[in-house]
Amino acid sequence: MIVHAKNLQKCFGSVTALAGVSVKIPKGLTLILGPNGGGKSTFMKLSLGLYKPTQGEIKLLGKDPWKNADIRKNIGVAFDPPAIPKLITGKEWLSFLAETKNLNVQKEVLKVSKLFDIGGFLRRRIESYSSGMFKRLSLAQAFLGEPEVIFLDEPFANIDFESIAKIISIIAEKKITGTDFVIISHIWEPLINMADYIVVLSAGKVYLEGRADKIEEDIENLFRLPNSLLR
Ligand SMILES: Nc1ncnc2c1ncn2[C@@H]1O[C@H](COP(=O)(O)OP(=O)(O)OP(=O)(O)O)[C@@H](O)[C@H]1O
Repeated sequence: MIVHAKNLQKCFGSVTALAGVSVKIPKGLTLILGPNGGGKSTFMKLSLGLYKPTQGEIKLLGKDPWKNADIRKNIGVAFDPPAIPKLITGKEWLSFLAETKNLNVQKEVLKVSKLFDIGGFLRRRIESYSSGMFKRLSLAQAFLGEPEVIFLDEPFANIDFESIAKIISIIAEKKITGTDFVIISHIWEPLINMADYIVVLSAGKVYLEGRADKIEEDIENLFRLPNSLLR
């Protein structure tokens, strides 16, 4: 089990972001879908131990992530919007993260920069990056050190079609070699065939969840763009 939440609640002042979520995210690739403000990013941050639940329980790889920050060493994360300082270079940022994870810095930074084809601008200050370059750097950080589980929040935001195809193939390749993924994405179609499990969060509750092969049709009915918008 990657994440196990029991009656998970999270409030920010008077705003209830999660209103009692119970869900078991199995190994494999899980998609988290749902409307804006549904609680997806909050759920991801609770899973990673970056927020403390207001009530209820959450476990990441069997441990309370709030009390066991160490488990994050085995986890890769890309936030959306990317949470990255802008006045340093991409190389400095990736090297810093690799150091905090006790990795072989040079080797691992080179590996992810090749994987995401970002070597050409890694020595530039991040503030000079286009939004697509910035996003690719943030995705690269999640793959540093080949973590056991990778969480991606909106991996295709600000990404052109060619790079979307490349990112999908990277995810597919890593999935085959045993990496587990938890992916939040409004652009879900390209990932649906790779998904093992799907959770739909809406208004802070689980609206629908299940094995992808069982609920794929429901997902298509829920989220496919209406024909009137495509004309
Ligand atoms: N740090 C915060 N402080 C206050 N309110 C927050 C905070 N983070 C999230 N919220 C609120 O919690 C609710 C859920 O937000 P969240 O970002 O988890 O939704 P989401 O499903 O990821 O949305 P989107 O698809 O728009 O990214 C929203 O009403 C949001 O305004």
